[in-house]
Amino acid sequence: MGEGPSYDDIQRISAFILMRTEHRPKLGIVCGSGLGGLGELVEDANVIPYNEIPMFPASTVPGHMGKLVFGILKGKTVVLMRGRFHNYEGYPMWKTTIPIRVMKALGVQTLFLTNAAGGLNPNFNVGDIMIIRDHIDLPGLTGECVLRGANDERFGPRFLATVDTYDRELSELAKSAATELGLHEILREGTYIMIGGPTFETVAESKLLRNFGGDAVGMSTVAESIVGRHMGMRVFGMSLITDMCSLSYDEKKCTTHQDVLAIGEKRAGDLQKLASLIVEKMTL
Ligand SMILES: O=P(O)(O)O[C@H]1O[C@H](CO)[C@@H](O)[C@H]1O
Ligand SMILES: Nc1nc2[nH]cnc2c(=O)[nH]1
Repeated sequence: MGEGPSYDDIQRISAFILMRTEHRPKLGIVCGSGLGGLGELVEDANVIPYNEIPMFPASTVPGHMGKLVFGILKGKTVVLMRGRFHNYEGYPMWKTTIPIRVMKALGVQTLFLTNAAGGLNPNFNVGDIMIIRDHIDLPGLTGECVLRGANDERFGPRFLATVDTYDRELSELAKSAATELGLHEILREGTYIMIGGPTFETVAESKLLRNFGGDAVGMSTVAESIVGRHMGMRVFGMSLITDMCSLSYDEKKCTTHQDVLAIGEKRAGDLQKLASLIVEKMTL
């Protein structure tokens, strides 16, 4: 393979998976760092570990189990990724999104992305949930867009419009679900900015990212959204704010991945309730 998975490879991976499960999902969910607990709510589950799937990368990050879970969530047939791939793990950007391409080949039309992210907007608090209204593809802006390389029109167009990346209708639905659960006070909406990682930001970098217009920062999601839209999927995304980025040298804090996972665990209940209700309300 050159830059980008070949169309035939994706069909082959999909055919392998279709032999391992009778579920035919229309909704794909990606669980962020420490947010995989949603997988426990999936009924009639068929679990396929990534290491059994041909050509699939391996999950190397704690908090990402490395399993595809097929089954029923709130009456909807879903495929859920317990563990995503990141560029900083050493995978080229295109490789991190192989599962999204495979989901489309399986019949998935709606993509529900979650992540753990650092808060850049000073009005945010740890534990808030941010609906992703828009993103900034920092790797893309500097030449590492996930769609770089030969384009196969069977996936999607060479030049992709991205002004409508995040589905407005699904965002509104998420807001009404949050209100119904009494979570509206911790619900935010904003711009997610992707950095390459694995370093967390310096104070100067956080200031820069904030000045760029970012409300939250993380090391994932954007490539998945772009690839989803490239193939015509509806995309919805939400971030759990697991820590606040330091915007001044007086409040310099050292974020660790353990902090990120700990907040994920602490907020898992609300996040799962919200995600479940959104799924229940979705028309697929
Ligand atoms: O984006 P997810 O996968 O939720 O993970 C986030 O948490 C990790 C850092 O703690 C980074 O991988 C960052 O992107
Ligand atoms: N500051 C910061 N916090 C995070 N929490 C999860 N991911 C990130 C990140 O990339 N940066």
